[in-house]
Amino acid sequence: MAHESPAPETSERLDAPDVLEAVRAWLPERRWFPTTADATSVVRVSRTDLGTDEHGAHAVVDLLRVAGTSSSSPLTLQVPLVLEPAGTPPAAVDARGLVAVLSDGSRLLDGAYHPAFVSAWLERATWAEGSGAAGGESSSALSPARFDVRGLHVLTGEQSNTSILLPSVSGGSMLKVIRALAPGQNPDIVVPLALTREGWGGVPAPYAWSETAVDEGAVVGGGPAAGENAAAAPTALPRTWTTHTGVLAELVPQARDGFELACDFAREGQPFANPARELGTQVAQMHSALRRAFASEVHEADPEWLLDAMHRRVRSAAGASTAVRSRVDQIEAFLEHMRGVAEEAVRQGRPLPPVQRIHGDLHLGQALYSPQKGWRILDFEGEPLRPLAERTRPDLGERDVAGMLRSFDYASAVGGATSSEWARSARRAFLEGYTGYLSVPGALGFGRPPSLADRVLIRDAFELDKALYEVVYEERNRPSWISIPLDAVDRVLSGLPTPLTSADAGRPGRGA
Ligand SMILES: Nc1ncnc2c1ncn2[C@@H]1O[C@H](COP(=O)(O)OP(=O)(O)O)[C@@H](O)[C@H]1O
Ligand SMILES: O=P(O)(O)O[C@H]1O[C@H](CO)[C@@H](O[C@H]2O[C@H](CO)[C@@H](O)[C@H](O)[C@H]2O)[C@H](O)[C@H]1O
Repeated sequence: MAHESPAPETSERLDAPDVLEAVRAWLPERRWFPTTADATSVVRVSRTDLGTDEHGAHAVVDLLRVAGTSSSSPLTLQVPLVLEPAGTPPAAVDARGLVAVLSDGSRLLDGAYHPAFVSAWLERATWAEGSGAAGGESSSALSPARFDVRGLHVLTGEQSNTSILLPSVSGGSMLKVIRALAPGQNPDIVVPLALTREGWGGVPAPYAWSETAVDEGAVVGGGPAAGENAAAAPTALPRTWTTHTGVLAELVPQARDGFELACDFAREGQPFANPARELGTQVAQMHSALRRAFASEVHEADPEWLLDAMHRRVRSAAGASTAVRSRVDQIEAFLEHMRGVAEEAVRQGRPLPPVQRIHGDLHLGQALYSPQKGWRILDFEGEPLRPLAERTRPDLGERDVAGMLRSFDYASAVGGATSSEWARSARRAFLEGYTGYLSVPGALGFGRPPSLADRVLIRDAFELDKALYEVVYEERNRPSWISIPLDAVDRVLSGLPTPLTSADAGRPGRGA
């Protein structure tokens, strides 16, 4: 699709105040619109003009500054838009992509649904070098000359960004339009790229990506309905900053979301042990590849640092949730017990495993299962409720392991498993797959491994940490699910076992 220089009439039309008004009215219903944002205060920070296509559809990318509610600072959202002027042939765009029909009959569309935006994005993107990353495709398959955006389809579901399926681009690919932008490199692009370059095929290979520079000094203006201070840059932002705005990655064929798959198994009373074991191996390989790809981040774990960070997270969860607040003394006591055990283990020459780059928000919904390719891991952006700086900090791989274990619990509850054995066998198999791979000589090079009892305690602590995060997440997003993580918090606090292997059942001081 050829892109021509911007047409003055449509540029002017896109500048009219009713366009921003229409976007303001449409935004709050988007799944990706942050719950912490205030939709009444939206202004435009910048606009990139992508030109018109051969049908006269004019694509732009707006960055909008949305004020946060009292506690959060303003956010920057990426909103690609396409204007189809009245009288031009409308593209065959999914009805979900319509923002508004404007007073003069022109149609304003979400660019993610429109070939004019998607083609322009593909033409302007930075493409990965070579073709090895593309799972054996020839380099010509990656060539921008081969774009064919027919069949583009925006995925539905619980997403913080917008994912667009492009069945005919590069042999099948997925374009992710990042919605909430933050300064710096996006780990969801940088990490899969590094892993792919490292030769690990467990992530969809990134084919291309886009970046933008934001000049806070050149805010275009907010229009009459904008809040007074909405355009002001959050104090934490530099005057100019760059960030990733999108990524095109290999399509995982016939992918099934891991959480939906596990829920189906639970619903049908089918054991999930085999897929869980394969997933455990995949996660262990991911940790091993992350270590190699981010070798400079590997260093000895400091139990003090770990425990202090956990205490901080407990305080923050208690501040946000009354359910956590009412349990805070027990939680602190549990962590203090763990501090004693960790210090003793270090004294006896059994250090914690080193910290390294990890996934950071691993759960079944971040894993895709393909009958042809097995498990693929997605979404390296870390936990969305955490401050950015915390999300990519080196950490123990156990955080990811605990995240996945928590997910089996969720799948059991949501899928309606009739016996607790369903989750137990999935957990056991996952851990067998994980530790089985790590016992391969040189797989992770942990040095002297922590004892089984230490490992179980570390795991319980990370499960508790994740479950507390989940309590806050569910309170904010799905209050009717809150009992799922809350039961796990109480289980860990009561010292009830979550047996992992038969050997674990006899671990000291934590019941049989
Ligand atoms: N490469 C891919 N191949 C197939 N499906 C994918 C691919 N990447 C993402 N998806 C689908 O898109 C969904 C959202 O992707 P994700 O990266 O988790 O987005 P978000 O950041 O919006 O949460 C996934 O659950 C999966 O169903
Ligand atoms: O996928 P995101 O990065 O947006 O992660 C957030 O949302 C997840 C839910 O969509 C949430 O995951 C929790 O619910 C899952 C089931 O929907 C379950 O499998 C996970 O174990 C559980 O943590 C995740 O915590 C949150 O960060």
